[in-house]
Amino acid sequence: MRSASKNTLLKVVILGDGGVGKSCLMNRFVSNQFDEHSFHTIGVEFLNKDIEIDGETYTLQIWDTAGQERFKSLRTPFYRGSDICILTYAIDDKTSFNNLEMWRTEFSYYADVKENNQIPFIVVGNKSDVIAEEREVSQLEMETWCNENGITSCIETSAKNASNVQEAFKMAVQHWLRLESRADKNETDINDTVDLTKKSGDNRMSCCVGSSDD
Ligand SMILES: Nc1nc2c(ncn2[C@@H]2O[C@H](COP(=O)(O)OP(=O)(O)OP(=O)(O)O)[C@@H](O)[C@H]2O)c(=O)[nH]1
Repeated sequence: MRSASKNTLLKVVILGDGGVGKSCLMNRFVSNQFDEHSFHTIGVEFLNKDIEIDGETYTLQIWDTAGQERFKSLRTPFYRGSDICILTYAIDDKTSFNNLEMWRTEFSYYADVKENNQIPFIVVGNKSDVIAEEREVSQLEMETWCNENGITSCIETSAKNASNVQEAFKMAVQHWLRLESRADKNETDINDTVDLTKKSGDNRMSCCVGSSDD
């Protein structure tokens, strides 16, 4: 277990179909810039950015991955050791939404995650600035998918107009903190469990097991 001390370094991976706006989200968050003509990412790129939550500073090491299928072998080696996975789609692209399951499966496999609830997944529906006629995924559909898939954090963002971008990364860290404190509690519970099968050599337990072996 890692304690959330000052300057905790968290590895954050952003996944999703090509063109949903992963690079733009990272650049909006890190540099507050937006590129209307952003190029496809080849492999992976990463940037660091500090974020402060409840008086603690967290350094996010954000890995922006290439969403195109042909770059799969270049991006998957970087999933291992991730603390947070951001599953991204574009609200004007239903296919990218339908592919969230594929992205989660790919991440879990290559990051070697045993159970999906071990790692904080958050879902981000980007391009919330598009006009209503272009929207292909409703907020309700996003929330329903998350409920059905045990994901408790989701948010719509716009890298273009900077809507909810800071909030999305903050939400991701808060989700990580919740899982960490749950892991912490489980660890304490395990350590507090009295092992009634223990016999000799453990003075504390001798009164409970009734007789000693000697
Ligand atoms: N309207 C709108 N366009 C966006 C937004 N975010 C990104 N875009 C545009 O979408 C296109 C793709 O953005 P990228 O950030 O390169 O997408 P990506 O997911 O990193 O793509 P890959 O690198 O191929 O995986 C670019 O033309 C961006 O300008 C947004 O919030 N709103």
